[in-house]
Amino acid sequence: TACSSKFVLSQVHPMWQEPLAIPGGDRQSPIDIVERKSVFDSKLKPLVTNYDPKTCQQIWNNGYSFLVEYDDTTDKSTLKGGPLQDQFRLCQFHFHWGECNSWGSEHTVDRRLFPAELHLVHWNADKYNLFEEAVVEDNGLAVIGVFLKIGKRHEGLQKLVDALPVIRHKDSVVEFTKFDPACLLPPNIDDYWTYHGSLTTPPLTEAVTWIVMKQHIEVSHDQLAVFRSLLFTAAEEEVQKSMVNNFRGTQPLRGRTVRSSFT
Ligand SMILES: NS(=O)(=O)c1nnc(N(Cc2cn(-c3ccccc3)nn2)Cc2cn([C@@H]3O[C@H](CO)[C@@H](O)[C@H](O)[C@H]3O)nn2)s1
Ligand SMILES: [Zn+2]
Repeated sequence: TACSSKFVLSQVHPMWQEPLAIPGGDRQSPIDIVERKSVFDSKLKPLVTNYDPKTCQQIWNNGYSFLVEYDDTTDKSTLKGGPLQDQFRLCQFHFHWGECNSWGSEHTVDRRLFPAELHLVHWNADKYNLFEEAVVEDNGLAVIGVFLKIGKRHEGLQKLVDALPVIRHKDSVVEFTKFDPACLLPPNIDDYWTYHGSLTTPPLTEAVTWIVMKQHIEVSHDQLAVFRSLLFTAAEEEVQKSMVNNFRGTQPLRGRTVRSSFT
């Protein structure tokens, strides 16, 4: 299978067939994080997350990934500190994964690939009133990236895994409440890399302060296998396509510096 041989990029979902011409795109994401080239910045503060599980609303299959969406109309689930000057609101989290455990993450660390990557998406509510406004501004978005590794079962993730069969097809949605996204963060969120980049799916806008956790979380092989049971395609399409390899390849650094909060 493709898992054993070198992955042929042509199998990548049309969505990610590069090159997507981004005019003057010199801060695209994801990137390869070269540990020894990252620069320790002692001015980086600890990250402060304050998530209210009651703001969790629904989980849906948008045809690229599955999104768990939060009510971002008030300052109930917020992120501040770290490299951020302002307070950001959580709007959704989602994942990227491979067709097997050999690849699937978007960011890489010294070219190392992980089987999957979690993204918690926030927008700058101190400066803007809506996600749509923030998504086109330099300091509009902040995304926390967490690598997943195969290991012991993640108890907190299981509630989410159990909801996936209900949203197998593109555009399916189901109510999903009282989920605390903090349970998906690693124990130590003080150690991270940060750099200025972009969304990794269209519109690929260069509005993101990326905060990539050094520590990964563990999920079981079976839990990740359920992610792969999702479909890119809607129910009525005759050819069903498994939702796998929904990650973008790493992009040129273009002279950017990756800072680290740890030595
Ligand atoms: N791989 S990653 O880098 O992290 C991400 N890649 N894409 C992401 N999102 C999708 C998206 C939508 N838009 C957009 C831009 C202009 C106008 C309208 C939408 N940009 N990126 C993030 C995302 C946002 N949303 C929802 O967008 C709605 C507006 O369409 C908003 O009302 C909801 O509050 C919010 O939850 N969903 N996903 S993140
Ligand atoms: Zn993402």
